[in-house]
Amino acid sequence: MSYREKYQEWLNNDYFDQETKEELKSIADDEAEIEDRFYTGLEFGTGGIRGVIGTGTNRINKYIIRQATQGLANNILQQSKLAKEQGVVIAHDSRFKSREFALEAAAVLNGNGIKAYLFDELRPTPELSFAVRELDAVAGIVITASHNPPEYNGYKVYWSDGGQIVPKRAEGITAEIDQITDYSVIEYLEREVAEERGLFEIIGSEIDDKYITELKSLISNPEVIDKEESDFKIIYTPLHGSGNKLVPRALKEIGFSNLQVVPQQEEPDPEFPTVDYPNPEEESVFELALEMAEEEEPDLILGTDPDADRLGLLLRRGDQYISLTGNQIGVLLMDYLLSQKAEADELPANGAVVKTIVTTELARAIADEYGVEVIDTLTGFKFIGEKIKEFQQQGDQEFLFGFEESYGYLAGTFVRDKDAVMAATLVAEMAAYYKNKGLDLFQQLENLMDKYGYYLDDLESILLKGKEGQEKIEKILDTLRRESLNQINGKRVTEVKDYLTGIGDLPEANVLQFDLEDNSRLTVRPSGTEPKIKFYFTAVGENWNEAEDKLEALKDELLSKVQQIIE
Ligand SMILES: O=P(O)(O)OC[C@H]1O[C@H](O)[C@H](O)[C@@H](O)[C@@H]1O
Repeated sequence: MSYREKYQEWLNNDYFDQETKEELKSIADDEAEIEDRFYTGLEFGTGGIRGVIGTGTNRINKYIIRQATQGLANNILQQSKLAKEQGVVIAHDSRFKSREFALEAAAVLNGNGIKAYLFDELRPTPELSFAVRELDAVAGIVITASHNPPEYNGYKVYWSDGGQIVPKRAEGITAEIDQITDYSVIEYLEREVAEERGLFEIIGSEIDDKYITELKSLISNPEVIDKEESDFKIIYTPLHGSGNKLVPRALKEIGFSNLQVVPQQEEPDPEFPTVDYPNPEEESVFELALEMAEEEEPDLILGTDPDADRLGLLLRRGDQYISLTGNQIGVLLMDYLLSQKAEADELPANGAVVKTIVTTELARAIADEYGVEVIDTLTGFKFIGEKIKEFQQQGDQEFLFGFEESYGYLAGTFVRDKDAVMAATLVAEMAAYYKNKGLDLFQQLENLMDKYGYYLDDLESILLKGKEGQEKIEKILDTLRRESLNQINGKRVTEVKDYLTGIGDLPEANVLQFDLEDNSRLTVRPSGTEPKIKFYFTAVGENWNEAEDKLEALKDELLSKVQQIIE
């Protein structure tokens, strides 16, 4: 069907409600808008399905949620006989229509005879991952668009192991979704009837309690927290999202009583009115926290994104607050956890850390020292979650820690996705531990770099929207593939990895990576969550300044080449 035909179908079919039709009529004279809304459908990307809320097949709305859930239900029912009783857990964040879409998903599952567990109100995404395993459910759904702007929403799917679905399963579900061209075949059961039949259950504090109990078991140094307790000050911002449900509670219960939440950002608000982008990767989201900090002088400022799977932070150095990158937070946490295990003589001989191919190699240098293997996956925390499952199935390795440069971290195995509630508590513990030794986190980072090398990493992205943007992204990658760089910044390229050819055990991916003779690295890939091409840089030097100079030179050389390609 052409986009025009689809538009007409939505206008004329009785299945679609009046509000939907009114919205469609209002764009009747805007051909480009009609095309954009109907020329394609939404697909599973790096982090599930994401789109702008609105009417159309290329938008997020209740019909697309129903269609996706019917596809998921079909797939689930083919996979397992027990699926109906096991059920599916549903969570959502603070976005526009999140609760409505969560209820729509439940109604479709119930219509298919599948039990739905729905959280009583918004919850962090990692708690959903935990709940799927805790309730022995067959799958999970989170209605969220993570850190995207307010006009977005989305649909993340989890499988029974608690991990986000990987491409192979996403393909199976997509095939089912694509077969639903007639929306009236979608099963649907009203909530009241579903409740009577025991198919719909609200869950909440009992899952929170169990999650918090597990979280506490990860704390290695409760006595240090007790000692630092009232001296160690934290300001936290949930950025109007779901983090506030668990982060303050978790921090308080492990002993950080001197905690304040930024009042203007404490309540859920789908507009995210105090920030441009609710993404803790952006230092600007901490402006209000910094205003509070002038008076309060906290040791740490912590921030989580709307679905509380990403954590960003600022730390106090004298009267300044500085940020750390996702890579830096990740290596600090990894080193802390490994060193504590080593000290307690609890480091397993088969321990493994899992990171992605665009995450800092400093992790490998450190983990080597502990005799811990570092395994690389493609970008996306779902691949890190998948490794945990593999380790357990094969019984050959023990998962110790996983992280990505994009501010995602995970310890333990009771959650199978990045967890900012967990990261907030572990970072606070780690910072209190080093404070007790007279160090701040930046000094500890320098200690690590002194020992293992000054690895500085950076990321640059170019926003290239729409079909034309997509073509430019392909052109950049094609040119870099064809011209195969031999030398960058005066250093010889020792290896070019084209992940399209399948590198090691990794599935094929549109990623190009150049390793240089001085251990510097460049990686280029299209984002799977935004219309962007991403360039990742690593420079390694004898000291900070040397590494920084190299990093700047690498960036200048590659980015000017890229500009030439797209001009
Ligand atoms: O680089 P992208 O494909 O846009 O992905 C960036 C990040 O997006 C989401 O947050 C995913 O959960 C992460 O696993 C991923 O690293």
